Amino acid sequence: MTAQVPGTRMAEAAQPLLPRTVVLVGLMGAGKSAIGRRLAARLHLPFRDADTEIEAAAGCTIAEIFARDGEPVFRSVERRIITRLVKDEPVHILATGGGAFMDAETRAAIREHGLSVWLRAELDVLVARTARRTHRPILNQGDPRAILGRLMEQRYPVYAEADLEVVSDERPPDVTVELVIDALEAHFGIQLPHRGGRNAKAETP
Ligand SMILES: Nc1ncnc2c1ncn2[C@@H]1O[C@H](COP(=O)(O)OP(=O)(O)OP(=O)(O)O)[C@@H](O)[C@H]1O
Ligand SMILES: O=C(O)C1=C[C@@H](O)[C@@H](O)[C@H](O)C1
Ligand SMILES: [Mg+2]
Repeated sequence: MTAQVPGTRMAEAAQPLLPRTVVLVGLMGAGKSAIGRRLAARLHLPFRDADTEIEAAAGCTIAEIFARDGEPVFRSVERRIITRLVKDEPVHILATGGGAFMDAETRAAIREHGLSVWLRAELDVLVARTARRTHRPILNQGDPRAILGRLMEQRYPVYAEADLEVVSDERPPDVTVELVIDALEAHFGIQLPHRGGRNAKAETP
């Protein structure tokens, strides 16, 4: 076992940068993965993506799980994995899949152990962002705009239960990251040291 120098690593471990894991929720294309990855880098925190973890655990893609086992099996794997991830140490940034927060049990686990942030985007933004790739099985079942519009109606009232809400619009990803950091600082009443942002100067010795 490595010896601990008193007052250094132990003290850091006792005081995480954020009190809780930040869990990004929202529709496909909202930017949970893209913004989550950047946010984690800015805050020097680990980044986890539930969709990626599900694929690693299953040894195949989400599209393959949908095609082979069906959506209910996917949802139960998703529930198990997110319930575990949100409790994982250290505190981290966790991007969920678009449907995850719709599951009552998953939502309860996120509420108990994490801090949820809804990335809210308008239909045009979601359509434009999801059009670039075809790996989302739900959007391959028909007209993506009509599907996303229907999902907005079903899901937005539930996403609205998230602890925080941040708009994700046409502005560059770094702007959205900055908005999330603002929302976290206001919520926790803390100032976060982050590279490239307003507090960057405070980080330089
Ligand atoms: N301002 C922006 N904010 C977020 N993403 C942006 C922005 N501009 C362009 N993009 C692109 O839009 C896409 C957003 O998709 P992303 O995979 O992050 O969404 P998601 O919410 O994780 O969706 P899913 O639920 O399918 O996992 C990415 O390809 C990202 O690079
Ligand atoms: O919104 C959804 O239901 C989904 C979103 C993706 O992140 C994946 O989790 C999957 O394609 C289902
Ligand atoms: Mg994603």
